[in-house]
Order: sequence, then structure tokens, then C-alpha cells
Amino acid sequence: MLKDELDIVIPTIRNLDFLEMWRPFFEPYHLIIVQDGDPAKTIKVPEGFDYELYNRNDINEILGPKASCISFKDSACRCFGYMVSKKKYIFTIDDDCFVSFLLSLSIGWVDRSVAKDPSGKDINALEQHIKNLLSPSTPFFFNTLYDPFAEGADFVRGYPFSLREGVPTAVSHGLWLNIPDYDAPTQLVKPLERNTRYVNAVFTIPKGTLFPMCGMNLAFDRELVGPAMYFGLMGDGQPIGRYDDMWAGWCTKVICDHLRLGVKTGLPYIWHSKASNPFVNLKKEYNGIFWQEEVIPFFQQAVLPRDCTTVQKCYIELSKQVREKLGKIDPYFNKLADAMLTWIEAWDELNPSLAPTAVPNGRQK
Ligand SMILES: O=c1ccn([C@@H]2O[C@H](COP(=O)(O)OP(=O)(O)O[C@H]3O[C@@H](CO)[C@H](O)[C@H]3O)[C@@H](O)[C@H]2O)c(=O)[nH]1
Ligand SMILES: [Mn+2]
Repeated sequence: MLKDELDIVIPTIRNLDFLEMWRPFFEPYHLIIVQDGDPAKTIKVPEGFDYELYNRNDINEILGPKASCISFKDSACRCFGYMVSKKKYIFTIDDDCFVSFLLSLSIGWVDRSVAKDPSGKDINALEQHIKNLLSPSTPFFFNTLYDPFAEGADFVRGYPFSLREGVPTAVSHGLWLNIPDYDAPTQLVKPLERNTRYVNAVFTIPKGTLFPMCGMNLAFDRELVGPAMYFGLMGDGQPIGRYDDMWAGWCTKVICDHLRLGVKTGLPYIWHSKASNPFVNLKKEYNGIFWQEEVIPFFQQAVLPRDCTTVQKCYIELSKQVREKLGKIDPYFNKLADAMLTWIEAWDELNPSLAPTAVPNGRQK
């Protein structure tokens, strides 16, 4: 599905042997590999994959001074891949994520064949993301039987027919078995906790509700919301890390709500194999854990003017509000507001064909 309309973006600091397990699912697709860290290091990619690889030297050469908005030594660098892609859809995955296994607790063994869902069918994470993106979202009224467009489900009694068309889906947020995406304090308190719960559901996140977007197993419609998927200034030289995907998720959700676009979370699962070091993570996260108590209310209260009819206009407006309302928390947010503008400038420079054309109801064509 969407073989010529979807790119797979992988941020990495290591050889990509993990692709061997994904070969049946990923080989037909074009990969965009964003190599972080030392550009002199050679990243080995298994034979047979069609890919382009960008290291820091490439990013600096392509973006020039605007490269300052792309993080270094943080998985946030992946958003460069979104910018250089020419496809309508993006799927991004970490290199320690594998085809999900299902712990069959009833008989106490792990099904180590290609992942099986409860019906015993193999799981193709990419296929599920595509299904999520190609079917509408229902942010204005909650369907208690979850995704009404899923096989064997529908709108329940009392669901207004006027709302059953739904809205276009911009984001599909997948989950993880085994190592859960916990913050450092939680990981320190519960070092052995593993996620073994396979919840067979896809939800639309209701309008007006934010969520903590994880970049590990994420797909989105690049033409609908690509410019909002900036993963911020993280890592080297920055006072914060591991809030890259969170920042992008908060900006994207506010903009999706405003432009009547949908965000889904749930299936597919991937198997997250490696827990990163909680002490290193705590150092990266501590400002974020503190600042987010003010940042979240900022996004909850953010209002975008009616004349913000394209993602770019929304994003530029958000950048203005970040400077006005968050700049007083820490000078970092002024830097971030600037970087948000640089990102949009770079995006539009590399994607002239996606120049925003607004339509009456505020949705881009
Ligand atoms: O400096 C770096 C470190 C790592 N990468 C690549 O990014 C991903 C994620 O790395 P890793 O699996 O080691 O870290 P996690 O803590 O599990 O990452 C998750 O937490 C969030 C961090 O922001 C994010 O949602 C997830 O990525 C791997 O592909 C590494 O190779 C990097 O590019 N630069
Ligand atoms: Mn990981």
C-alpha cells in the first residue's frame, strides 16, 4: 500500500541491522536515514533497501545557516527527513523497534514468529498506520466502540449522523510492547516494568485534548501537517532533550484541532527492545518535566485566529505566542520560537510545490 507515496524516516547513530526483521514490510519503500552524531562514522544498511542517507555535513550543506534549527545528538534530527521527503506520507521508526511480539501469557510463551494479533494474523505495523491515515477521524464526538471505520465496528446508536463523515486523518500514533515510553523518573521507579498489554483498538483523540506524542512508531500525512512536525531544538547545546516529539505533538494537535484534522492513537504496536539510560534521560528531561507544567496550559489555551488557514500560518502564529507567553519562563523559548520560524522558511524553500493553498473551511488542499 502507498508504496510510491510513503517514505520511512529513521534517525540513527548505529548500523541498521534491525531492518532485516522489517524487510518483508519495508523493502518496497524508500527509506530516508538521518545519521546523527559523527558524520565520519559509516552507517551500514543491509543490502536490498532503497534509501538516501543524510549526515550532519549534508544537513549543513543543504540548509546552510538554516541548519541551526535541526537538532544535533538527539533523535529530534529526524524531522530533517520529513523536510527533504517528496512523498505524501511519512512513517518514522526508531532503530531499536522491531516487529511486535505478542506475549501469550496464558501458556507462558512468547510467540517468536512474526508478530501475531489476537486473531492470529501477522501484524504489519506499516499497513495499520496506512489504514489509520486513509480512514477518517472522529474528533468531535466520541465513538464508544472506538474506531468506527475498523473492520467489524461502526458508529454506535446515538452517534449523530451529521458527524459520521468524520475529518481527514493527519496523524497515526502507534504504541509499543516491551519497553514502554516512560519518562526517566517513572523508569527509575519501575525499571523492570514491561508493557505486555496488547489493546486491540484505535482511538481518535478528541478535539481540545492534547496527548504525549512519541516519535518511535509514528506516521503522518506530510501534505496535511508536515510543517507542524518540527521536533524542536534538543540535544547538543540545548537545556532539554527527549521533548522533541512531545513539542511536535502539542503544536500539531492544536493545529489539527484548528484546521479540523484528526489524530489517532493505538494500533499498531511495535516491539521496543532497548531501554535508554534513565540517568542520562533524567539529565535531558529535567527542565522539560518542570517547564511542561506551564507549557501544557499554554497549548491548552492557545487560540489560532480564523485567518490562520494553512499549517504554515498556524505555525508562525504559534511561534509568536511561544515568544510572548513562554519566553518569560526561560530564554530557551525565544530561541525555540526563532527556530520554529527558521524551520518554516526552510520547509517552504525545500517544498515550493507544497506552498499553502487555503480552502474556505481552513483545510489545505
Ligand atoms: O543522539 C541520538 C540518540 C539516538 N538517536 C536515534 O534515535 C532513536 C531513539 O534512540 P533510543 O532508542 O536510544 O532512545 P529512546 O529513549 O528509546 O528514544 C525515544 O524517546 C524519545 C527521545 O526523544 C523518542 O520519542 C524516542 O526516540 C534511535 O533510532 C537512535 O538511533 C539519534 O538519532 N541521536
Ligand atoms: Mn528506544
